[in-house]
Formats: sequence, structure tokens, C-alpha cells
Amino acid sequence: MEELSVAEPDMVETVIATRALTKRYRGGQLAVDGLDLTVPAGSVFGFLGPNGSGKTTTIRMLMGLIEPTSGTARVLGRPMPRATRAVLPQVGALIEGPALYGFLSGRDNLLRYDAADPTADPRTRRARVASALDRVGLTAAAGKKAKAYSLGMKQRLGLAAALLQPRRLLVLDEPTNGLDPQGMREIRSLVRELASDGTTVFLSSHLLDEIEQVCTHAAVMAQGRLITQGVVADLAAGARGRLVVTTPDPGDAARVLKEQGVGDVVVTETGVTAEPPDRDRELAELNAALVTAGVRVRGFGVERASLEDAFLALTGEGFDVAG
Ligand SMILES: Nc1ncnc2c1ncn2[C@@H]1O[C@H](COP(=O)(O)OP(=O)(O)OP(=O)(O)O)[C@@H](O)[C@H]1O
Repeated sequence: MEELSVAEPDMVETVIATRALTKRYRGGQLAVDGLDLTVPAGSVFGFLGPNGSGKTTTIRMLMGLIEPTSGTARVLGRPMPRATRAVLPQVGALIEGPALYGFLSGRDNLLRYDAADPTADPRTRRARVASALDRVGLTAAAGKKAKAYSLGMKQRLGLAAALLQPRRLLVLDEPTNGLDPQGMREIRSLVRELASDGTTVFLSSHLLDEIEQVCTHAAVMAQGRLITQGVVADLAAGARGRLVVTTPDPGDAARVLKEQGVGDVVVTETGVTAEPPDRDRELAELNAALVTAGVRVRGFGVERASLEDAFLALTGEGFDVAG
């Protein structure tokens, strides 16, 4: 019996933990290669990687949908896929778009979904559905047929289905994929809101700026392997940022910076960028050197590194966004 119980909430500080998790598909494709993932409780964890980097395969292993070839995965403290039946009721998942009945209204879709859950009390069903609709902002559109919903509304309805029961973990696979900018904003702010009550959210994305905007933590994947993971701000800080000089005299500016020993000087449309110096004092000296040499400096400063810079620094290649 012990086997089927899920560890108490305060015992689980790591909501997802994998060790050397590996998946090789039958065709021989190594989709996930020795993955060690640690998702802390309460985080909004971004699982980032270009298309084909192994994100969906990992999520499917975490949800007990497919067996790993080797390695282990624990979700809410329990081994997957062995404890799938005990774990899944506490996990809300939105994977590969929600399965909806187009001819039913949004509300009726949720009523049906709730009725399919043997643990859901039918007497409180309508209240549960109303509150889930409210949380995702679909109350006004609840009576409309789902086929008339926009993609963003369908995603929100899928989220509402995931929220019918209290969840300790939400797993969202590319939740903003295919949405227009407005739809993306809505889903992002919804994710923030869901996380603010302490629910751990694990979301995959191939969009760096999305991860920077909504996530506290992130893991970066490339070709089935983990490149880095940690607090988003720390990951970005690991990259050094760029010295940016705005000037109508880029040639002179580049020459002066090189004379001063600055590395990786690149002429751009609006001026010059380069490796930033290690200390602020040197920054002031560089600025002075430019001015003394007669370079017309219109802007001078170090631009904060983004997660994209960190990714570039780690992989030495561009973040190939195919989707
Ligand atoms: N059922 C399968 N059989 C064989 N190979 C597969 C299967 N599913 C995925 N793959 C391969 O495994 C690799 C990882 O795919 P996966 O879908 O996990 O990546 P992803 O990061 O989720 O990408 P996307 O965002 O495109 O879904 C890819 O090379 C893919 O072609």
C-alpha cells in the first residue's frame, strides 16, 4: 500500500528529479541522453531547447507515457512510470494541445472531463467547472461551442481542465505554440498567476524570451543533452553581456577599442560592440579614450546578458528556432 501513496508535500522539495534519464527510440534515435534534471518545488521551470532537442520525449517519460531506455525519473518523490497511478492525479498536464469536443460548449467539455474522473464528486461538479472557467478567464465564453474558440481560448480551456482538481504540479508542453502575440501574453500571465499560489509549473518552450519572461528556473537542452540548468537570472549572468558603443564613427571607435586591448570588437550598423572590461574603472577609461581620440560617442554602456547570450556562450551556436 505504501507504494501507492504519494510523499507528503513538505517532504518533496524537488518536484521532478531525473538521473541519467535516457531514451533511445526503436529506430535507434537517441532522443534523450543521460539527463539529470532537478525541478525545485514552487518554481516556474522552463524546459528550453530547439525543436527536436528531446523536450517532448522527456515530458512523456515524466508522465509515465513511455518507458525510459535507462536511468530514473521521480515525480513528486515517486518513481515513474511505476507510480504513475498515484502521481498523475496530482499533476495537471497540457500536452500536445487539449482534446476537445468541438460540438460541445467550453463548459460542457469541462463537465464531461470532470465526469470522467472517478474521484470527482458529482454534487460539486458545476461549482468546480465554474471556478476553473473563472481562473482561466473563460466565464463569458463558457456557453460557446469549443470549435468557435480561438487557439488561445482552446489552450485556456485545456488549462481549465488541468485545474479542475487541486494540483501540485502543472506540466505544459509548448503552451503558447501557434498563438498570436496577444494569446501568448494571456497564457503567460495565466502561468504566472497559477504559479503565484505555490503550484510548481514545468513548461517547455523553444522561445528564449518566453522563458526569461515567465520562468524562475530553466534547463537548456540541445540534441538530447542537458547543457545547463538553474535560476534564470544566474544563467543569464553567467554570460558576460556586451559593451555597446553608439557612434557615427564606428571605424575609429573599433580602432581605439582594439588599441586599448578590448576583445571581440564588432562593427554594427549603429556603432561598435565588444567584450566588456572586467572592472567599471576600465569602462570609464575606455570611454575617455574614445572621446580623446575624437570619436563622437552617442551611447556607451554594457548591455545585460540575456539567456540567449548564455545559450550562445554555452553551445557556441545559434538558437535555431524552427517553430
Ligand atoms: N516516436 C518516435 N520514434 C522515433 N524517433 C522519435 C520519436 N519521437 C521523437 N523522435 C525523435 O527524437 C528526437 C527528440 O524529439 P522530441 O519530440 O522529444 O523533441 P522536442 O524537443 O520535443 O521537439 P519538438 O519541439 O519539435 O517536439 C527527435 O530527433 C525526434 O525526431
